[in-house]
Amino acid sequence: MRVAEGVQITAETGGRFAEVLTEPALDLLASLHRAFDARRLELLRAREVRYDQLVAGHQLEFLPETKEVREGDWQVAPPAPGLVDRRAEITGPTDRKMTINALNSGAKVWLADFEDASTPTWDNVVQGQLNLMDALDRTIDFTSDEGKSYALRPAEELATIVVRPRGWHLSEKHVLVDGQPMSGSLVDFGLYFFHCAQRQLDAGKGPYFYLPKMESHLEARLWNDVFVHAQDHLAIPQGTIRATCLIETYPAAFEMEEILYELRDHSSGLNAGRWDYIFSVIKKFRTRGRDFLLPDRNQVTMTVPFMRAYTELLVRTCHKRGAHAIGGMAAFIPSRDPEVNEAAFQKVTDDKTREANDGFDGSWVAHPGMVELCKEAFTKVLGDRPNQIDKKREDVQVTAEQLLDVKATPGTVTEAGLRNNISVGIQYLHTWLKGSGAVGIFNLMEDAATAEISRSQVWQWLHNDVELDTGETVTRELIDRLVEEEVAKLPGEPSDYDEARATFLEVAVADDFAEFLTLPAYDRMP
Ligand SMILES: CC(=O)SCCNC(=O)CCNC(=O)[C@H](O)C(C)(C)COP(=O)(O)OP(=O)(O)OC[C@H]1O[C@@H](n2cnc3c(N)ncnc32)[C@H](O)[C@@H]1OP(=O)(O)O
Ligand SMILES: O=CC(=O)O
Ligand SMILES: [Mg+2]
Repeated sequence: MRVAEGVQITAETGGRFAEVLTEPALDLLASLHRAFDARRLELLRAREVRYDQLVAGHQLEFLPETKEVREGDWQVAPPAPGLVDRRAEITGPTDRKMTINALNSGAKVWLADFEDASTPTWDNVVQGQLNLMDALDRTIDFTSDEGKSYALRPAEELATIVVRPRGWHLSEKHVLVDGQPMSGSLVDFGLYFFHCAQRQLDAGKGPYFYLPKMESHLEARLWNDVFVHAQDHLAIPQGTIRATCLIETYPAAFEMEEILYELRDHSSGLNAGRWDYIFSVIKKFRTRGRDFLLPDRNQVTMTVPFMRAYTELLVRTCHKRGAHAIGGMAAFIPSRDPEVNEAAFQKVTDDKTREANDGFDGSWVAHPGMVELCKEAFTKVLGDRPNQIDKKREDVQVTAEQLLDVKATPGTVTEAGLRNNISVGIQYLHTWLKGSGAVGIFNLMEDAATAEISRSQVWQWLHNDVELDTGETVTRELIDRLVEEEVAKLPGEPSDYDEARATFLEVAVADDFAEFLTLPAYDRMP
């Protein structure tokens, strides 16, 4: 294989991987890296500066310096082909079987995930791109070990593909440009854009993206500049790319309008990424003591005041600017136990019904078994209309104080909650380290975002000497004992979990709080 100048690949490049890692594709990656990586690193440093200010007592606020943007009269680009009606979106990893299942699921959109639902092994990163190329060429097929074969339905029945690259914080250690590791975001974006932008245009759609984990409108500006550069590079008309931004960090909730504004020519709306949002709330105010202390994970529902304020503001902001507002993930997945199954379906129905009534234009599900239910809940409100962007929600007035009102969250911290966080955290990391970024645990979908909540709650409760419902205080000794007991309940030998357990303790109890659990976990991977 010929490698573009200055680019070094330190992992497998043979076989079909060579179809992805072509010289012109790597040329685009190198040019993205050279144009934008210094800015990415600067913005990551800006996150640290802002965090230090929060520790020093500053508060998150709507930015005075961008008041004109919030008060200005502007709209985002009109919805692009394949993204007009988004009433049900399925998310999931890009392995071969799930690619076919997601595209066939009946959902309007498939979020093809290189982020929360994916372990960025080299194989997942490159094979995922191949699967997307094969899906667009309709050459994708799969036969399971049991002999079940999979094929795509007719093109008009398939979901629109929207790719979610990794967040700005992750690097891709197997791609070096001028000796430096590339940004995982730019690798995932660049490879998909290079290989699939034209394929998508030929199919009457376009290169569409979900952008994760941004913390400021300046990070959105960086993405916009990346899009302009990439479109120029391939001579694809400006404005062809569309991006839906996840509002899933606490600081970003204060910059929703600015994020839409920065990406206005490429925007396809905002999504309420509830799980990372809860994680970010804990992370950003973890040193603020009890004012930002949350109860057990299962008690932090979408109807508690600070979550309600965030979703209401998101719908209002999007519709004011002509953009789609997309709801979040209900983590319940079908179960073989009929009673658990019935409860899961009811919970997802309630969640999607509330979102539809609030004005969202569509929402996410984690499993093909939940697609119809999501569609039905939205169709009850939308009828034949493709979306409800005309529902302006001018009745909504959300203040900074309401977004910050974590203290009003009712609930308790229980030993069962602590055990659950420990067990889920270790089981999830065990699966992640083996190469799967999403897994069903205790009848719930778990991915990087939900696992972040589990480990950061343990950290927060430990570092705030929280008292459990049993009267016992959360201490390191207690956590060690519960880790022992919870690991003993898992299938296989306790030693099978040694690496996951060590990683969990690193991110859940060490004084030095890891920014993302995927960072030390990625360091453990070849
Ligand atoms: C916080 C966030 O960011 S949410 C978004 C990121 N997270 C995700 O995308 C997670 C998406 N969901 C999943 O990955 C999966 O549903 C899991 C891992 C939780 C459970 O998957 P499984 O254990 O395979 O569930 P189950 O056995 O019930 O699956 C039944 C079938 O549905 C398929 N399936 C399940 N979920 C999905 C999905 N999201 N996409 C495509 N196919 C799926 C399975 O492949 C399986 O197919 P088969 O019958 O042909 O073998
Ligand atoms: O990405 C979505 C989330 O909830 O996190
Ligand atoms: Mg997320």
